[in-house]
Amino acid sequence: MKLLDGKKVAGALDEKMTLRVEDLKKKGITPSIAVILVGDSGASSVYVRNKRRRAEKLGMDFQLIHYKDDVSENELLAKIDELNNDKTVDGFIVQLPLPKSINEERVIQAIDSKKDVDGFAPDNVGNLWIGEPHTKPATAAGILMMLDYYDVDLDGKNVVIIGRSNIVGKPVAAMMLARNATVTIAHSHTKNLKELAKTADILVVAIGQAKFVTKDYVKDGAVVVDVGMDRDENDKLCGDVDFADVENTASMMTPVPGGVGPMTITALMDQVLELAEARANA
Ligand SMILES: Nc1nc(=O)c2c([nH]1)NC[C@@H]1CN(c3ccc(C(=O)N[C@@H](CCC(=O)O)C(=O)O)cc3)C=[N+]21
Repeated sequence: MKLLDGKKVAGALDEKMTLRVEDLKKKGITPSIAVILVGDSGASSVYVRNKRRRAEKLGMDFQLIHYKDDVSENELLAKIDELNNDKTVDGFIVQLPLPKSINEERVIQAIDSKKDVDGFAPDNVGNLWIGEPHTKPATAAGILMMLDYYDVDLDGKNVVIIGRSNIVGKPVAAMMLARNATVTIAHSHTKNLKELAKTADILVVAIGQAKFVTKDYVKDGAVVVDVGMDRDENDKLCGDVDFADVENTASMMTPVPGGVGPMTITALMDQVLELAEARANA
């Protein structure tokens, strides 16, 4: 089995992105991202810290706007309006999940789609599906960058995605479909999931259940992409795939940590750079 080493690929792609940042700075533009974080959930704080670290490593501006979890929806909407109109910010994201008291959809829809570096705004989602220009959801884009890096061809391949979320399952499906894969989205109501998963040349797992996928879900020689960020029985970080059980069946697979997570951040920074480059050329 060959490891799809997200940490290594992210490092390699960082070198190219650093050059893009330097080019922009010569033109007087510093690529800039802002992150709105509500509350102090441990996981979100780690992800946001990783994003900051990577942005600063690349020489980009990173601004964290951190609210307590009792922030009002109106306060968030006012901040979003401010960022929408701030010409020095290329893009921003609202870290999900938000507290239950806040209407997540309303907040996401307030983000100017031109600054929506998560690709979650409705027109970006629609444009993704019809093949028009759009910003790209980072996890899905990061998975494709990694498969491209390892020369995993998607054309004509059977892809099964377990998980139908707006932030992972659906955008992965759209992007792989656009690359001529035959895509099936499976979920909690899917019948005969093991048999279906076993038809996959490429299996993408994004369900949020620790070590759910064992070798009886995996065809011999399949490529397995694990999007999970879970905790095992010893509270250790692990994925949705039982790595030790699957590693002798898959031909390639991502570890957790060090797989899709770092690539998600790479794709986010790449998206910010694209917007900054558009600003430079405007
Ligand atoms: N608006 C929004 N956009 C997101 O892109 C978004 C979000 N909300 N909410 C949560 C998910 C999750 N996500 C991750 C980012 C980095 C790692 C990451 O750096 N993972 C490291 C390890 C992290 C650790 O040590 O816990 C790794 O896999 O090696 C993971 C997950 C972005 N998300």
